[in-house]
Amino acid sequence: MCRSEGTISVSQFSRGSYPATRMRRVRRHSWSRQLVAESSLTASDLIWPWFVFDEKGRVAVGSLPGVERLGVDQIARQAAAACELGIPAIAIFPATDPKLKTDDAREAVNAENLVCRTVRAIKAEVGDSLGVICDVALDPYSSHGQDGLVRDGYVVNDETIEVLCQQAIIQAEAGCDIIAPSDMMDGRIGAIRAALDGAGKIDVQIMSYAAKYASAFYGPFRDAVGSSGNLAGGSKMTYQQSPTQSDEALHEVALDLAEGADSVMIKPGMPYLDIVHRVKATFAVPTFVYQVSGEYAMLSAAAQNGWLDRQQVMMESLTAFKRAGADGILTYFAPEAAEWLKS
Ligand SMILES: NCc1[nH]cc(CCC(=O)O)c1CC(=O)O
Ligand SMILES: [Mg+2]
Repeated sequence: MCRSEGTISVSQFSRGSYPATRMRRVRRHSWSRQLVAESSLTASDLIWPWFVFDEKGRVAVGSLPGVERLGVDQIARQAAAACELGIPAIAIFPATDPKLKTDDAREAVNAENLVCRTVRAIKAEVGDSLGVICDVALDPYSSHGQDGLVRDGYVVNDETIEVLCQQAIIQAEAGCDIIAPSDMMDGRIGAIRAALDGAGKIDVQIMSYAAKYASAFYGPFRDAVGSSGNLAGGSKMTYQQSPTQSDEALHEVALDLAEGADSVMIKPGMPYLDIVHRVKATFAVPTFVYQVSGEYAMLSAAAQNGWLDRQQVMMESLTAFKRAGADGILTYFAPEAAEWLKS
């Protein structure tokens, strides 16, 4: 405490109560903020979701500004772009021709379906430079838009799993590196692991959508794959988790890891950061998060209105996932964020 002569001024008097610790010191300059940064985002944290359709060219997805459905002729170029951006993996979602959608979703197990052809086209272009992730679930192929087979109005578990196993095998045989079951049937990870191993695909990974919530944030995705009309207001609450649940997510993850999942996913992202954090803290396994279509749509729409700064909310939201504990992020912002990180 330094003393000085003269009358006591307000500033001298109050000096002793100034903070000894000034949190603002390290925030003052950019170099210092960078030095103390606990989380960082790089292009290698990103997974880029693609929508494919069985035509030529590209078509914009109305509810996902900046996102396009890709024709088969666009795949090679897009794969090269992903490599160029330093994005390690992409995830494929098909907008199946409505004529091919049936009650039993049989197109899901057609080895010549759009997804399998896309995987082959990617692998022919870039080989193992780019990881390819394929969703396992029946909703892009079913006339009812549900992820599983429907019997008497109920999505049946075990019968669905048999189809999912076939779907996983044809995708792996097409060259898929990571099978990502997003269907939320009980026991499907163990069954798919056994099916893959039985088909000699012992090195194909499983990224389980382990904690997937019944969310209204999936709306634009269902437009993009063309399943919203099929679902016709139907709900997925009998298999996806209720937003009220937190401990239950840990139970789901524990089961999927015990059944052989290599990594787990939490979905959606921003409204479920608490789940990302709990899962990573509890299990310490590769943990991914899906910033889903509705999250992208709302940030994009606000930016289009001039209400939010697009680049800043993009980077802030992605950094928040890293801070919560995610090892990687599936996001429609992937190419834009990777581009931004380069500059
Ligand atoms: N199995 C379907 C599936 N896989 C990924 C998404 C949503 C992704 C997004 O909203 O971006 C969904 C939608 C759903 O469960 O209805
Ligand atoms: Mg489960």
